[in-house]
Amino acid sequence: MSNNFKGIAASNGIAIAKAYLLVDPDLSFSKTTIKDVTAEQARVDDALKAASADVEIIKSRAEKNLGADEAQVFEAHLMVLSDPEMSGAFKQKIADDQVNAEQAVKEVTDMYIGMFEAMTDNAYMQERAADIRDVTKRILSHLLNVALPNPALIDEEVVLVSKDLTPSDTSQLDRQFVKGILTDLGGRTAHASIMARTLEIPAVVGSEVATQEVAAGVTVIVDGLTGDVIVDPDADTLAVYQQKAADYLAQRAEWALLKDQQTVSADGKNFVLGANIGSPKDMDAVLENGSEGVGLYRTEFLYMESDHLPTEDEQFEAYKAVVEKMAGKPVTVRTMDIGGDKNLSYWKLPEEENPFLGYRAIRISLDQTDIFRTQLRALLRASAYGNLWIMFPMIATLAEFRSAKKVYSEERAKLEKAGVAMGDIKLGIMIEIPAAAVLADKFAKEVDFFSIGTNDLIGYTMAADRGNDKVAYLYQPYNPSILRLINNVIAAAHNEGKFVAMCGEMAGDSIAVPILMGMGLDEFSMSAPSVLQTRSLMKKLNTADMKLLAAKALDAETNDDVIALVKAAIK
Ligand SMILES: C=C(OP(=O)(O)O)C(=O)O
Ligand SMILES: [Mg+2]
Repeated sequence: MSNNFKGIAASNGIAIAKAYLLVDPDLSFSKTTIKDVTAEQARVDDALKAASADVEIIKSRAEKNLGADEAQVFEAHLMVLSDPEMSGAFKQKIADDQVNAEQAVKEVTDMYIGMFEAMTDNAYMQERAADIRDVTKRILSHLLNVALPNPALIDEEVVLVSKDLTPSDTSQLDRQFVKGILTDLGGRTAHASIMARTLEIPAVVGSEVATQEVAAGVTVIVDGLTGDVIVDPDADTLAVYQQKAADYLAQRAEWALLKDQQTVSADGKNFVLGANIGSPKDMDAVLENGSEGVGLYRTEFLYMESDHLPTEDEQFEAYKAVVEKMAGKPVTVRTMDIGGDKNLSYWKLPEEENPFLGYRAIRISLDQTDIFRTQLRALLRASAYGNLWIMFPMIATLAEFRSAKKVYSEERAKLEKAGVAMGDIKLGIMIEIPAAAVLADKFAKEVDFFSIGTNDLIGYTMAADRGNDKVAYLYQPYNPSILRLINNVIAAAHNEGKFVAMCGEMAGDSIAVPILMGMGLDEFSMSAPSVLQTRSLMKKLNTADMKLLAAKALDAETNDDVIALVKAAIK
């Protein structure tokens, strides 16, 4: 009996493959008293050996897929596993307390983790604590004889099924094998969903039941266009979806013909279509999809994919690679937006009740100015190699922008004095906090440009967590309240002759795009695979008609009313 269900369509396309369950296994055990100390100690040796063998495989896959730098963390895991002090402590514990190996491993590793985590101002020790935590799970899985899944161990085509995916899980996925993603939790604008779109992996998130309904190894269809999930399909259903998958690919091939064209409306008005990236690795997709700029480079992924705070030179190389690849087209780099759902394994931020309303993004940068200055210097140096713009995330007040600009100007002056070559940099802000959207007229006098971050702007305006499927109904991009804020921002920018972009997911949304054209948005920046579809849509639309549509939408009452207006206008 197949159990079909629906979730939130989060990344276009159709995947048909066997399910790979990425769920944390039960690693619980009881403490027992043992008699044969030597036999118990031998179990520890076996588990350590088996765990090392796993990590070797994960490390070599990571090297192949992600590069040597990102595989370094596994080198650290191997060092923990072969550390004689650690294995000696396990064995000593077994002998001293006559306890089972599981108990000894748990107690000893808890002790180390606690000790390292207590050194809150030592990033290196925080990293070691994270390494030991990971490695402990693997040792226990071998002692308890349960499989510990890891995305890097996947070596056949699968649909990945999990409760939730963190951005760092998603960044490890290999497109060659992971054909689809299916989760219990999450929303369309959660970072894992955004990354799935960038990787062009069809995804359905927030299904609530995926990990209960789908057994490992069973064939599953993930329809990322509609949110439908079909478990163990019969031959007829399979044939229907194989056809749908082929139709979708044919549609993409048609859009691909627009790759080298400009983005022009039916009445000849030009717009810029940019792409959002998280790493220089995403640049191939940016170029393949004919993007006219990078509208958002989320630099926090550079910090998240490293096992240490990236140095100035490491950052410089990454930024330089991106601006060079764009060959003079604009690249808007956002300074790091750590916090919320984006965490660093090696630098534990304080536990907070509301991390999305807490210590994150520019708030951290203005507090830990050394880290901020390092990033700004790397950006300033990279600006000599192309057309680089900088923007600050999560700006709520003018004072924050002024402080950030002051730090930037100080670093610029120092480099100038040292004779370092730099380009002309435009300095802007993300508009993703309602306070800044409302006060856009004042900000517009001081910034060079705005980029509207609708993912957060919608969340903060509706007081609905963008990653929580339980409140997904409140996540309403076309609610007239949101449209009015956006219109206010665009009008305020244009009043001061400033450029205004949008880099939230709404910029690539086919219902929103006609309205945004009507409001006069200058740049639309989105996941690279959405660029050509959006160009195709915009070519068919007339800006004068879209102006009228935008006026009606701004005067509408509900999200659904706006959807109906757009559908009637563009048919
Ligand atoms: C683009 C945005 O930033 P992020 O998705 O990285 O929070 C946004 O909030 O819309
Ligand atoms: Mg944001």
